[in-house]
Amino acid sequence: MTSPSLGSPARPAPGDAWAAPTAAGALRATVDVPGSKSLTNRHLVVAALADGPSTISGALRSRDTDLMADALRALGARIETDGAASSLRVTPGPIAGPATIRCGLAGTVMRFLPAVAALADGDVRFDGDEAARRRPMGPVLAGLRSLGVEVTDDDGGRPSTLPFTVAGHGGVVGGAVDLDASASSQFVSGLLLAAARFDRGLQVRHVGPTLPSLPHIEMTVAVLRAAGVRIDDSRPAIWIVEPGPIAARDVRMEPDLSNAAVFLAAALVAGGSVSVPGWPGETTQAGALAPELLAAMGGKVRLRGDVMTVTGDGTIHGIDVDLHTAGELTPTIAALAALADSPSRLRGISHLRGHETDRLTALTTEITRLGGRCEQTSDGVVIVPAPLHGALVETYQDHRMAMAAALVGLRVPGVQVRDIGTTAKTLPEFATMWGRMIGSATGTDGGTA
Ligand SMILES: O=C(O)C1=C[C@@H](OP(=O)(O)O)[C@@H](O)[C@H](O)C1
Ligand SMILES: C=C(OP(=O)(O)O)C(=O)O
Repeated sequence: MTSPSLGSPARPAPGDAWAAPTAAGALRATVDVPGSKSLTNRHLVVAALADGPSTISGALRSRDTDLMADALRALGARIETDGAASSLRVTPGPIAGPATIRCGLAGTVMRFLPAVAALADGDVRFDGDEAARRRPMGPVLAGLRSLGVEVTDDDGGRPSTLPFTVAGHGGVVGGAVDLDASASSQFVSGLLLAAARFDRGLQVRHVGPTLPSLPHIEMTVAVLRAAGVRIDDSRPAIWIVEPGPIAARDVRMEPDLSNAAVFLAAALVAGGSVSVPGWPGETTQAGALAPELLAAMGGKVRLRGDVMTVTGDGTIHGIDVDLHTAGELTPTIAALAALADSPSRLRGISHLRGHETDRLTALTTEITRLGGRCEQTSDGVVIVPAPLHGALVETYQDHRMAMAAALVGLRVPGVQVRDIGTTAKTLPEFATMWGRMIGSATGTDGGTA
């Protein structure tokens, strides 16, 4: 076992603009995609609350997961690499305060850890990037307050965004919480993940108008159940977690299917085929919807064994789709829509205004900058085909905006991407992997990114 060296979770310096490579021909690539951010960060939290040591294999190593590991260490867990960098050995300890949690721009860290911090025996202060202070937190903090947990801002007020301090008193009684999770499913997941450790468990009821990203809540429930936690989710929008131990287990992560989607989408833009091995037969990842979306936009999709392959001939059709279950896929689908032969309407995604950046505004601004036609609606965007040209695309510290710009650049010469390093949030190797995938274009060397 090696000493804990999880890299610096500090945000990489923006650096120069990155010239997005155009594809020289049809692709023929196999891309090994690292582990899922959402699974890795759930398993890290659950392992830190468990009744013994666990090993997480195939864990994603990225800014968001390193921030999560560092935060759990600050709260008392031991987390070490175990041989491979992607193998993490988690040894729980008593949840300890005082502590400081650096959230970066990670929704999973800022929403999943306040309930864990409430179990600590001291104050736990949370802060993050400037942009993180704009992300909604109110319902999860109000939910904790309704359970008797003290959460205050620097002036002793009631915060609804970062920064804030959770005053841990060594335990939480638990009970029932009503909250509006229409701005983020992570409010629900964040309360459920620690709830088995509350004295009386927890009932969470969503009372808002819409509930985005339900697969992510199902992922939370599945991860907890696999660790022996009893959860009743038989009624819509109500989750009841019984108090009890969380079992330590060794687990293997699936590849991140939302990150895989960008590579698979490249086959539609450049033509040719892109394959992703390790595709799970069953999964709660929202990114699993990507193949059917790519098929609807003109790709041919084949799952052989565990290898997902998407083949394109350069044709991209527009799409009219409600993406509220899989909002993470929006920048990828929007990039394809900007290159399509017919209009697209992406609906059900008003909550994307609270993601890494306001993604509806960011997509509209940047597609327009590239010569495209994109307008916001009340709950999404409409994109109409128009000839695109090169430009310096702003990415707003949003990994998925950077990846979407790279996708456009495959076909449109002269696309420059500001701060490609922002992809480190979930895929530090993105630019290298992308270059290798393109190196695989017919007639050139390469093939496995
Ligand atoms: O719980 C999770 O791991 C996530 C839930 C979703 O958040 P929202 O419900 O805020 O969209 C998703 O977009 C995010 O990337 C990851
Ligand atoms: C919304 C996202 O991230 P976060 O987990 O920070 O909410 C995302 O990765 O698309």
